Amino acid sequence: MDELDYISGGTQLVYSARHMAFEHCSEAIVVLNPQADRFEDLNVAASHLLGYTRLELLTLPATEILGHPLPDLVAFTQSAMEHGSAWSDRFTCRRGDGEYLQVEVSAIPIAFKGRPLLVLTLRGHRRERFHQDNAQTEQAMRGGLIEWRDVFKLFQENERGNQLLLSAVGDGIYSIDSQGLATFVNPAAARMFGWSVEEMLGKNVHLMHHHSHTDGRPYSVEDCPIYQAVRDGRVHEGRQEVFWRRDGSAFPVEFTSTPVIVDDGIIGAVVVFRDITERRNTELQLQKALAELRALKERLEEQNAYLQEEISTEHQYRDIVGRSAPIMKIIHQIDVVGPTDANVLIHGESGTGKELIARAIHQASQRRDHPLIRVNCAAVPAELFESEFFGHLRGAFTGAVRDRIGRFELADGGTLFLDEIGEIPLELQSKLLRVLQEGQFERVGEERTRSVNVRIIAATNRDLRAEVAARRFREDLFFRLNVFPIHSPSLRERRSDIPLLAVHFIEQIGARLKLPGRRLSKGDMARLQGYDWPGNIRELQNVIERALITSRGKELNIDLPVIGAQVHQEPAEPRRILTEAQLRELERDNLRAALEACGGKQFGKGGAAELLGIKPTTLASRLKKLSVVS
Ligand SMILES: Nc1ncnc2c1ncn2[C@@H]1O[C@H](COP(=O)(O)OP(=O)(O)OP(=O)(O)O)[C@@H](O)[C@H]1O
Repeated sequence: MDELDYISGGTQLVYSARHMAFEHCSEAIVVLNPQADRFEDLNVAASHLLGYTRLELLTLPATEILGHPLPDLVAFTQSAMEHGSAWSDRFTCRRGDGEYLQVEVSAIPIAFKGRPLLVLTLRGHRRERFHQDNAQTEQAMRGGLIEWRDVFKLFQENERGNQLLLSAVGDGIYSIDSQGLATFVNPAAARMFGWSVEEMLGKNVHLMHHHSHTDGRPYSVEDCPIYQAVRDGRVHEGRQEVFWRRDGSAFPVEFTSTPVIVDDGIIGAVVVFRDITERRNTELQLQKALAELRALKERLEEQNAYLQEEISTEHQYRDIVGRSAPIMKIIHQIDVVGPTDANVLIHGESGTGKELIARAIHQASQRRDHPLIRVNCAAVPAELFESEFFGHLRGAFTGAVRDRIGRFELADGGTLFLDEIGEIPLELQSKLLRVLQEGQFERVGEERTRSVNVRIIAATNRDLRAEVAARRFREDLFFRLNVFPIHSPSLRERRSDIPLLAVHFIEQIGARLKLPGRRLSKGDMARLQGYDWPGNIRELQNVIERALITSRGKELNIDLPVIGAQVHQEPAEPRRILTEAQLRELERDNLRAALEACGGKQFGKGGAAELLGIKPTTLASRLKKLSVVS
């Protein structure tokens, strides 16, 4: 590097004095050529401050010593050139011993031989102070930084949380500014509308999704409660409204529009809404289920009332008692037909147990958990038949004060027992036929056709074939009912069951009357067996009940006042006075009849002595006395 011209030459002294002043000035001064990035001169103080020899300082790049990147130095230099001076305390010099030194620099530009130079006055901070300052600054910075970082993190987390929350919730959420333009739309909202978030932002969303009422009438923004929140600053709700999708379809919603108020000013509103289609559907299903439940309840109440009526009238369920061939046949028939759904027609005299058979069939069927409903057709007035069978609507006829379920509906899923079917009027027979064929009917006074699934068991004591022949009973109906005929035998046809039945009723009725342990004499039992029983089993029940009530002691006193006449096969005339001869003849006849009834057997079980209620020896002596040939 060249020595400065002014160090040599004619004005040496002056320059020398100046030079000395420069050289030994307590301030550290360097002359910087910024373009060359070199110091052109420097004094002793500068050399001390920077910790380099003079030669080192004149050789090294200035930026390296001043510790500043070139652009910063250029900026500083330019500022000094432009403004005539510059000052900075941000220079950190790397001293020759490797230490760093913070330096305060003042710069004055000079032009020397056409070259722009800068005279820099350097003031170094004491090292300790520098370190101290540095440490303080760092501490402050670090503290601030940590605090700032915490706040930032918190903010970030919050924000992320909010974003996540708003994005993830199933509810639609959007916000509008005071102009009614969308400023935020969450993905759920956009998805529900069929628009993208970007398409909605900045738009008047009312026009996009709330433009029409449920019935299609236009919905003006002025009437919109969502936008109202922006105008009046109050929360608005919608419960019965629909939002429209991009594709023109609508869905029912519930929404809340909450104004956003900042510094007493309304800056917009946040809208939260929910698609309630599913809830509506559930509500509808619930309503339907409730209606069904109500109908079921109605039916159950009717059934219950019916069953209460049944219980109070007669029924306890009993097994069929008997071992006779006809009874064994019936039990077999029940086993066969019970599990099928076939209609059954039971024929037999009154009181022979037709209903008992019907109940046993129902019990043997798959329908046993559903009701068996009985209609005694003989007890229904002709004009009420249809209503009894099919039900009616309130006001369908005089006296129909409320809706009523018919017996067919009551028996749905179960069995309908039509007792005394021969009594059904002809007009109704065709309607009955239709239910049997199609399972369909209408309530009286109602258009609606109803369906049922009912099995029919009918019973009659009439000769239905004769009724068909006499055109009082429809033949097609007869065939429908007579799918599986069962004959219920009279008691006369199964006398051998009488002892079993008698014992059964003594126990059963005795238990009811609280008269346990009663029994029949062998003679009485034989007389019961010999009796003709026009009233069949029901009559036997009555006789036993009467005996239980009137008897004193354990032995029952059977009262069959007409029994003799029955056995004699001729009517007795109680008031008639008989001669001795007539009396003997009567006794003779009685003995003969008893012998006949017992097939000639005189003694032992089922013998005439037992039947007559006398000892075998008494019978033997009477036969002898009256010359009856056995
Ligand atoms: N085999 C039997 N075992 C036990 N009890 C019987 C038997 N048969 C009938 N009964 C009883 O006799 C009574 C009359 O029977 P049920 O009412 O079934 O006769 P029914 O033929 O239906 O009479 P109706 O034609 O008069 O209605 C009932 O109390 C019934 O329980």
